[in-house]
Amino acid sequence: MGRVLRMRKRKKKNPKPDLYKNSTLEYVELVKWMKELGWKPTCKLVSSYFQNTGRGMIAKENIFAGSTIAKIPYRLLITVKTVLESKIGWIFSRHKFFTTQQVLSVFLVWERHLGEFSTWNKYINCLPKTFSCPAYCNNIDWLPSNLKEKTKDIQNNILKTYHAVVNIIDKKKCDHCNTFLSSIFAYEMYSWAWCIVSTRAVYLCPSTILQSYVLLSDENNLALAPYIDFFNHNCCAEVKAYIVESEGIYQIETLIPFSKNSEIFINYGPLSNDRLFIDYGFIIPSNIQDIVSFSYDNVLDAVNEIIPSNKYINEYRCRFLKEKKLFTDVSCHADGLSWDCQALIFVFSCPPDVKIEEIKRSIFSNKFKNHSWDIICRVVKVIINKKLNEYEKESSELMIKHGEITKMYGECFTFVRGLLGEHIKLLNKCALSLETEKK
Ligand SMILES: C[S@@+](CC[C@H](N)C(=O)[O-])C[C@H]1O[C@@H](n2cnc3c(N)ncnc32)[C@H](O)[C@@H]1O
Repeated sequence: MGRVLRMRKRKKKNPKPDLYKNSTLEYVELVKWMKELGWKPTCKLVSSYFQNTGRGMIAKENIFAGSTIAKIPYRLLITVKTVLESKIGWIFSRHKFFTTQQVLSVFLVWERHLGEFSTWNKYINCLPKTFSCPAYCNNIDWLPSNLKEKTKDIQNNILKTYHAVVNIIDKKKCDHCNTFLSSIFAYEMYSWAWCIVSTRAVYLCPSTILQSYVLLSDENNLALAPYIDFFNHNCCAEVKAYIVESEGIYQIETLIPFSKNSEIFINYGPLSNDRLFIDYGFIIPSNIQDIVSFSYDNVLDAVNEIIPSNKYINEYRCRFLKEKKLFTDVSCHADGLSWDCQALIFVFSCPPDVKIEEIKRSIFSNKFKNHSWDIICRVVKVIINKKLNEYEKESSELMIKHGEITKMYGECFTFVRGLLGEHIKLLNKCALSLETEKK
């Protein structure tokens, strides 16, 4: 058999993955436009669809640790400065405070309205039209209570910042098409833009390029970075992202390798599934950063159940808890309890005659006597059992509402169910790890 025939036979046996064909026309156009503006790719990557993660980036060659996977010149970043220098920047010239997210959202609504007349058209065309984040749902009554509360806060914030913008545009018209700005800035458009910013913006260290002459009520550290916002998140990915002022670029380096034909991930931060779902609209099964949080009342009720005589904590203990901010991260993870959680339960469960100095010593050395550790574990088991019941109940309630909700919010619904399942899995693992730690 000749060499060519052998190669053809081998190709037939191991067909090249069809992955690259998945690049959408919008992505191809985006890259073309970026190249016209002087952007150069640093690695052979292309957009593709993945069964588990949706649209993302695939490696067309082996990528080594330390490789720069993207370099984006300043002029291709959308920052507060970009907005202020644009035609819609006048909105922010009033002596009022705005948030960075509000400024970027207004810009996106405006540029989307301009359509093919927008400089950013190729980028806008690539952006998703809908989201699985709970904040994008019109009806959130079906969400489990904890998620509902957090979502309501975000939606209130979107609404508040939206009204502030609408008050400024008042009865003005678009000088392009004479449409009233109030109909261009419809609430649906603004909440779409808001979700684009929360799911896609990158965090930049405030630096000279971000200097702006607008009153911001938060730090000016958000930017939309075309191309970089095609990378999906993985909790195991390790990256370094930073501005190189001398080159006028924002760049992102991978600290781990990726093999050819695999999805390239970046890391959005050490985010639990709750945070991933609320902010980005997805979860990661067996997420190594996952936690289940406990409230102050969860802890206090459980301590009272185990030690009914402990009805109060004295003033010194209260002050100590507040000073050390021991309510900040009261949670458990698959391998055990957070430090705050152990400390809080210990303070609550110590007999009244134990001096505060002794309590501090145990907490800061992270060494508890067997008896104390035993009580901490018993208290946590009570909390875990209550939480498990709560999640099981919420899960079955969700299934009752299944039909009507999936019709409206299919993807979001699937993630909520997945989230509850992940919480249940994590609590069971944590209970098991406490058993082993005790032995
Ligand atoms: C910065 S964008 C990443 C690119 C995006 N997938 C796209 O098609 O444009 C962030 C969004 O991607 C999705 N995403 C990111 N990482 C994911 C993952 N590991 N699994 C599922 N969806 C993910 C979520 O919808 C998230 O809001």
